[in-house]
Amino acid sequence: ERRNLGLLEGLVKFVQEGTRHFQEEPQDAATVLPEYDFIIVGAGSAGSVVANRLSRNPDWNVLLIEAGRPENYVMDIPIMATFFQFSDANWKYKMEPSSTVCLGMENRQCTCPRGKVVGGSSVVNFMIYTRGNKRDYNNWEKLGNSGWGYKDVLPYFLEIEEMTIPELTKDTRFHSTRGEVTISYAPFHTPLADAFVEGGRELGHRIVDYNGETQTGFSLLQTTKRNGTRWSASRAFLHPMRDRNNFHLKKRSQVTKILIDPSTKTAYGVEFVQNKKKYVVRAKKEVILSAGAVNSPQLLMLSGVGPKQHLTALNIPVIEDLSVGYNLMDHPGSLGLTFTVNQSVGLILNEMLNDGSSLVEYLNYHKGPFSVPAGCEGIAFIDTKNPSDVDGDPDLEILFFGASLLSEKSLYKTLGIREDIYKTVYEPVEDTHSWSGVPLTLKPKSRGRIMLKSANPFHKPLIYYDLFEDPQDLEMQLLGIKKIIDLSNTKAFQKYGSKVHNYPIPDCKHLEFGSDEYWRCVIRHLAVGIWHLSGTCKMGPISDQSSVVDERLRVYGINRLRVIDASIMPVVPAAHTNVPSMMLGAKGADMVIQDWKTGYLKN
Ligand SMILES: Cc1cc2nc3c(=O)[nH]c(=O)nc-3n(C[C@H](O)[C@H](O)[C@H](O)COP(=O)(O)OP(=O)(O)OC[C@H]3O[C@@H](n4cnc5c(N)ncnc54)[C@H](O)[C@@H]3O)c2cc1C
Repeated sequence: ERRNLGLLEGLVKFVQEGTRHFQEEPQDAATVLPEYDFIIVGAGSAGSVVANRLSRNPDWNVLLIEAGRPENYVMDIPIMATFFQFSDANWKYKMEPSSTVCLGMENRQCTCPRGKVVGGSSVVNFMIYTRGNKRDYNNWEKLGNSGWGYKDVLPYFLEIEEMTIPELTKDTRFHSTRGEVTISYAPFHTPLADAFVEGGRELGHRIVDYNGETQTGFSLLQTTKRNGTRWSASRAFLHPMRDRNNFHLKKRSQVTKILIDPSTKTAYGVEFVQNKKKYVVRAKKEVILSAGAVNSPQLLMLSGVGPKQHLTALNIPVIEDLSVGYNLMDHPGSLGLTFTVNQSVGLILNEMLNDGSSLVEYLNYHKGPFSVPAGCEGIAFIDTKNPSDVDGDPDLEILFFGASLLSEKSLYKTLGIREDIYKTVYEPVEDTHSWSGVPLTLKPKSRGRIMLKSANPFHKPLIYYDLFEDPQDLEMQLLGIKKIIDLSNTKAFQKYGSKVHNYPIPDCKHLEFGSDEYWRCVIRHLAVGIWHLSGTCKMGPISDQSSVVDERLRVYGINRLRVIDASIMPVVPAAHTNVPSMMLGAKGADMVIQDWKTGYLKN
C-alpha cells in the first residue's frame, strides 16, 4: 500500500515536472519575420549553443529552425535512452547495405539514429560526457587549423561546463561550475560498475578523471545530467532564453534549401517547409548550418555546394565544387561480447518494472537504477601502444554496461540485429543477469561518405560506411575484446562468477568459439557505429582539397555561410561527440560575434 502511495505521489510529481518542462521549452514562433540577422538550421547540440550566444546581443535577431518535434520529459529518464529511436524523435537513418560489415543486422544495415527533436541528438544520446584528448585538438591545429589547439578549445569546454561532482570541482584548471551543461555521476550504480573500475585497477590501469589533465584510465561515467535527469542541449541552452524577444524558434520545420545567389556566391536565406507550407526567410548577416553530420552536408549539396560530378548527375546546378559528404567518421564498435553473472547485480528492465520500487524511487527522487543512462555505467580509455603511460593517447575505449542484449528484449530491434540471431543466441537465456563491454576504435582509419539519393530534400541521404574497411580498425576491436575478457577474469568480476556468454553467432559457428577468427566474424556481424558521425564538412586549410570550411568555419567559396556542428571535425576526437559539438557551438558563435564586431564581414 505504501508503495502504491509512493507511485501515485511520484506520478503526480512527474506530471508536474513534465508540465514545467513543456512550458520552459521556447514556444514555436507564431509568426516568422521576412528577415533575421542570423538564421541557424538545426536546434541540436551545436545549434542550441550558437542560438544562445548570438541572441545575447539584443540588437541581433535570430531564427533557429528545427525539423523535429518538441522534447518530451519522458525522453529525459536516463534508463529510457534507447527507447525513442522508434519514435518520431529519430531521423531513422540506416547505413547502405554492405557485404563486409553489419552482416548480422536486418538487411545488412547498421542503424544510424539521429535526433529529430528540439535538442537534436543530445535528446536521444546516452548522456556520456567526454571531451577527448588534448592531442586530438592539437592535431586539428597541426592540420592547418590555427586557433583550434587544446589551449584554444579548453576555455570553451570550461565556459559551458557546470561540474557538480564534488571532488572534480576542485580541479579548476580543468573544471568549471559556471556553465550551462550540468555534469554528474549517476546517483546509482550497480556492483558490477564497481567491479569494472576495480578490475581495471587489477589490470594495472589508473582510476582517472578522464576529462581532467590526462585521459587514460578507468572511471565511472561522468554524464550530462542534472538531478538524475537528462540535461540536453535544449534544457541547457534554449530553455533559459525562452523570453528573449529577439529570438524565434520554429519547430517541425524542415529546411529544404539554403538560398545562395549564384552570381555573387552569397547565402541570403533559407527555404523551409512546415505543415506542407513553404516559407522563404532572408538572412541579413549569415546562414549557419548546424544540422549535424548527415543533414548539413545534405543541405549543402541540395543547395548546389558539393562534389560537382555527384550534383551534376542529379541535375543540381553547381555553385561551388567542394568535397562535401566525404570524410565520414564514427567510432566503430561491436556488440558481440556478453558476460553472464551468478548474482542479481545487473540491470534488467523487466525486473525493475515488476518490482516497482525502482520506478517509485525514480519518480519521487530521480534516484536508483532508472537514473542510469541506457544501462551504461563505466568507461575506460586505453593507449594500447603505451599502456603504462599515465598521460597516454588512447586508441581504444571500453564502454561498460551493467546490462546487455539479454537484459531488455527491445534492444536487439533498436540496434537492428536480425531476429534469428536474437532467438538463437540471446533469447534462450534472456533476463539472466549480465554485463557487456563495447570496444570502440578511437582513431578510426576507415572513412565513409554521405551522398544524396536525389534532389528531393525529403529523400533520406545515403550513408556509405564500411566501418572496418581499414583492417587496423577491426584489429583494434579484437584487441578490445581480449582486454574485456581479461577484465572478466579479474577477481573483481569473478566475485560474481562472470563468464563469457558462449552461444555462438549462427553465421560464425563454423569457427572455433573464442578464436581470433571467430571474434573477427562476430565483429563484422554485430558491428555498431556508436553514432559519433562527424567530418562530412571538414575544416581545413585551402590547400587541402578535401576541406569544406576554413578555420573560421566559413564554407569555402560562399559568402555568409558557415557550418557549426560535428561535421566540421577534421578528425573525430577520442570522445563521445555531444559536448565536443557544444564546444564547437560556443567557439563557432564567438567567431561569428568577433567577425561582425570587427566589421570583418561588411553588412
Ligand atoms: C543514439 C545516440 C547515442 C549517442 N550517445 C552519446 C553519448 O552518450 N555521449 C556523447 O557525447 N555523444 C553521444 N552521441 C553523439 C552526439 O549526441 C552527437 O554527436 C551530437 O549530438 C551531434 O551534435 P550536432 O549539433 O552535430 O547534431 P545534432 O545534435 O544531431 O543536431 C542536428 C539538428 O538539426 C536538425 N536538422 C537536421 N536537418 C534539418 C533540416 N533540414 N531542417 C531543420 N532542422 C534540421 C536535427 O533534427 C537536429 O535537431 C550519441 C548519438 C546518438 C544518435
